[in-house]
Amino acid sequence: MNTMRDNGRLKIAIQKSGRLADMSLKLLEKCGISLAKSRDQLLCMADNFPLDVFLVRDDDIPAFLATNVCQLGILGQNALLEQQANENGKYAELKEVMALGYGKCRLSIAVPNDFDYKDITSLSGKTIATSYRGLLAKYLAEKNVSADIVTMQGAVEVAPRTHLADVICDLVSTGNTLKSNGLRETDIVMQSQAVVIKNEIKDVEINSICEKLIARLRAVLRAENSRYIMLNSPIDSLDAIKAVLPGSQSPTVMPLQGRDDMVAVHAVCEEGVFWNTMEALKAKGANSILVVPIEKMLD
Ligand SMILES: Nc1ncnc2c1ncn2[C@@H]1O[C@H](COP(=O)(O)OP(=O)(O)OP(=O)(O)O)[C@@H](O)[C@H]1O
Ligand SMILES: O=P(O)(O)OC[C@H]1O[C@H](OP(=O)(O)OP(=O)(O)O)[C@H](O)[C@@H]1O
Ligand SMILES: [Mg+2]
Repeated sequence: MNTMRDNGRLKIAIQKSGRLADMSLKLLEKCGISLAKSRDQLLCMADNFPLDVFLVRDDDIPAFLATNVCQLGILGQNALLEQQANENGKYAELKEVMALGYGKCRLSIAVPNDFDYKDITSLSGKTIATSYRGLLAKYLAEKNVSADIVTMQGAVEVAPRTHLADVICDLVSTGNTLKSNGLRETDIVMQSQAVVIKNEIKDVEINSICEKLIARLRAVLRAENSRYIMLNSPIDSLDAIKAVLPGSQSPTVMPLQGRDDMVAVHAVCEEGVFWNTMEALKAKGANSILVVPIEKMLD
């Protein structure tokens, strides 16, 4: 019987709604995958690539992979490591394939502004509220600090005000949530961002679809981080100008019609091209500097 499970298509689990949902869907779209989707559904099927997309709660993604319902997933490193810390080896075979550069945040300990904090030992004997019991317990054990952990599903930042806990351990990005709740960050337990995770794929065909998708994901990220730069350079300053081009391997150098003192230089720069880079190029004699985004890139 050709069930959903073995229909010869790769399956990926991504967050249905929340911080990572839109970016994860957009990323698949940038890989050229067109989804006949309805946001209310659990499942979207790509109509131009052998991929099915499961839209689920982020906490459920490791289980979808561990049971081989899906072979790939996108979630925060924090969520993966928390479940790996708690589930006693159950998710050990799930591997991080690549970091995606969005959903950047950190898991931090924060104390009320009037808390007398000197160092981590100030937390001995205190109560800490968190949704990340596994990661926090590991961190405290490494630091030899013994504290009580209260697990909360959300709204962790209100715990000190309601006297449920003395301090908290929660995700921080801008720091606004901490600030508006009278808390200050004292220790970073881990830095996190969205990652692609993969289980051990035994089916050769599914594995080759998976590799194709991963290659597209890498190409999209590479193109996003790269810029195409075009400029005119005095022939005499060519070496100095090449040295300033950020992360470019071998620029193309072309003659400029009617000029024997200047050439056109085109290069793919795999690092940020900032105003100060452009100013440095100009200072070396470059002019007509153009920096353009790259849509797709494949070696
Ligand atoms: N403030 C933030 N800035 C950037 N990334 C964040 C922030 N907060 C959380 N994240 C990242 O986004 C992930 C998902 O966060 P979100 O708040 O949507 O989770 P959730 O409420 O558990 O969602 P779900 O309903 O799927 O269970 C987190 O695990 C973390 O990796
Ligand atoms: O440092 P900040 O930029 O303020 O971000 C931190 C907040 O973001 C996350 O919650 P989110 O807003 O995703 O809502 P949730 O608590 O419902 O998950 C996290 O749990 C913090 O509360
Ligand atoms: Mg969740």
